[in-house]
Amino acid sequence: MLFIFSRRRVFMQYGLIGEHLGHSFSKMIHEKFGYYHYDLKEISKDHIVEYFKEHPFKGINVTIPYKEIAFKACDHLDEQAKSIQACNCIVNKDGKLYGHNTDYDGIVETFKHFDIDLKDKKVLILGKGGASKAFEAVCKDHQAAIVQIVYYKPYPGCITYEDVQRSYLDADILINATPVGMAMHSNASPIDLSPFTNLEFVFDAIYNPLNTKLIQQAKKLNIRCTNGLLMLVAQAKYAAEYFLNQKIDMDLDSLVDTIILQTCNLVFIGMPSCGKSTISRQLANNLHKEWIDLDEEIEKETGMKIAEIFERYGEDRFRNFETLVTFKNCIKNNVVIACGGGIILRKENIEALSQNGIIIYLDRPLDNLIRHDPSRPKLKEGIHTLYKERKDLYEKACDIKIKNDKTIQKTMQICIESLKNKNLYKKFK
Ligand SMILES: Nc1ncnc2c1ncn2[C@@H]1O[C@H](COP(=O)(O)OP(=O)(O)O)[C@@H](O)[C@H]1O
Ligand SMILES: O=C(O)C1=C[C@@H](OP(=O)(O)O)[C@@H](O)[C@H](O)C1
Ligand SMILES: [Mg+2]
Repeated sequence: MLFIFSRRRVFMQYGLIGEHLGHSFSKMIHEKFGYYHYDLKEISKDHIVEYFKEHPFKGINVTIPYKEIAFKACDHLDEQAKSIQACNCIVNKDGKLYGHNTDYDGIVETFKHFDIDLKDKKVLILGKGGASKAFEAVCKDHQAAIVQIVYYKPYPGCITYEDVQRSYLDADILINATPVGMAMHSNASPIDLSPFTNLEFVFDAIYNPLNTKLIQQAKKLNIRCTNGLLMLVAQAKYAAEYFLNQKIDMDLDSLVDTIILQTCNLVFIGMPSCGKSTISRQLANNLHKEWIDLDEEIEKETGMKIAEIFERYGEDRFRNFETLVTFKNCIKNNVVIACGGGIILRKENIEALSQNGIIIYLDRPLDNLIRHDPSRPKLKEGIHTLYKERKDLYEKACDIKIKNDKTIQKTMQICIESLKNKNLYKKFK
C-alpha cells in the first residue's frame, strides 16, 4: 500500500521523458505558457515499456531514445506521426494514448520563418535517427527534389560523408540531425562547410550550445542558418495545444528571445586588473546568476596558484590549463564568466565562449591598472607592451565594449543597462 502511495506521489501530469535530460530547456519553455507544471523525468531503457503500459500522465513529450517506442505504444496516431514512425507528443484521453509528432510542425515553422522554399531543392540530412526522419518527412512533403540521408558508415538508403565529398557538394540545404556539436562535444562539427558550392541554408537541430561549430562556420561563410531553438519552442507550443485541446496565443519569436536571455552566458574579457572578476561577480549577484572565475577554476583544477603554475611550468602550460577550463565551462547556461586577461591569445577560447556567451570587453584606463602584483605574473612584461599586443584582440573578440572609468557600482549598472540591447542576442538566432 505504502509502495503504491509513494509511486502515485511522483506521477507527473505533464512533462518530458527521455534517457538523459540534463540539457533540456523544455521545462522552462512549457512553464512560460502558464497552464501547468512541467517535469523532466529520466527513465532507463529497462523501465520504458512498463512506463507506457501504465501511462501515468495527462500529456507528455518524448525525446531520445524513446520516440519510436512511444510510437508503438499509442492507440491513435496522427498523419505526421505515422509517416515519421515516431512520436514526440502523447496525450492520454480516458486511458487511450494519442500520438503526435510536433517536431514536424517545429521544422515547418522554422523553414517558414526563414522563408526557405524546399520545392525542387537538393537537401542533405546528416544522421538517421528520430529527428532526421522528421526532417525527411517535411522535405518530401514540401517537394524537395532530392532528400539524401548521410550516415557515418555504409547503411541501406544512406550515403556516407565520402559520398558527399564526391557528388553532393552542390546541395542547396544542409541539415544537421546528429548530436555532433552538442553540449559535451561542442568543439566538434559534423561536416566542413567550406567545399560546398551552392548552400542556401544550414539548419542545425542543436540548441545547446546556441551556436554550434557548424553554425559558427556557416556565419563566417555568410550562409544563412539557424540553430534548433525555434524548432524546439514551436514543437513545445504545438504539444501544449494538444495537451490542453486549445490554441495558445504566444509569439514564438519573442519566446525564443526570452529563452536566449535565460540561457546565454555573460563573459568578461579585458586587460589584467581591468575589473573583470570584481565587476562580473557583482553583476552575477545582482542578476541572480551563477558566477565562474576561470582563474579560480584553474587554481582548483591544478591545486596551484596562477603564479606558481607560471613559475613551475611556464606560460604555455598555463595556457593549456586555461583552454581546458574554458572548454569545460563555456557550454554551461545562464552563468557569468570572468576570464583571465590572456584568454584572447587563443582563438579557440573565444570561439568556445561565444557558443553560449555574449562577450563583454571591460576597458579600464591604462593609468588605473595595477602595475605590480606578484600574483599576476604577466605584469612583469609591462602594461603598455601587453596592451599593444592585445588591444586589437579584445576589440575583435567582443560583442560589446564597456568603459570602466567610474566606480565599480556605476560600471556594473552600465553593464546591466547595455545588456538590455536586444541586438546583442541576435548572434544566437
Ligand atoms: N572602477 C573601479 N574603481 C576602483 N577600483 C576598481 C575598479 N574596477 C576594478 N577595480 C579594482 O581593481 C582591482 C583589480 O580588479 P579585478 O576584478 O581583480 O580585475 P581582473 O579580474 O580584470 O584582473 C580590484 O582591487 C578591484 O576592486
Ligand atoms: O593577462 C594574462 O595573461 C593573465 C591574467 C590573469 O588574470 P587577470 O586578468 O584576472 O589578472 C591570469 O589569467 C594570468 O595571470 C594571466
Ligand atoms: Mg580576474
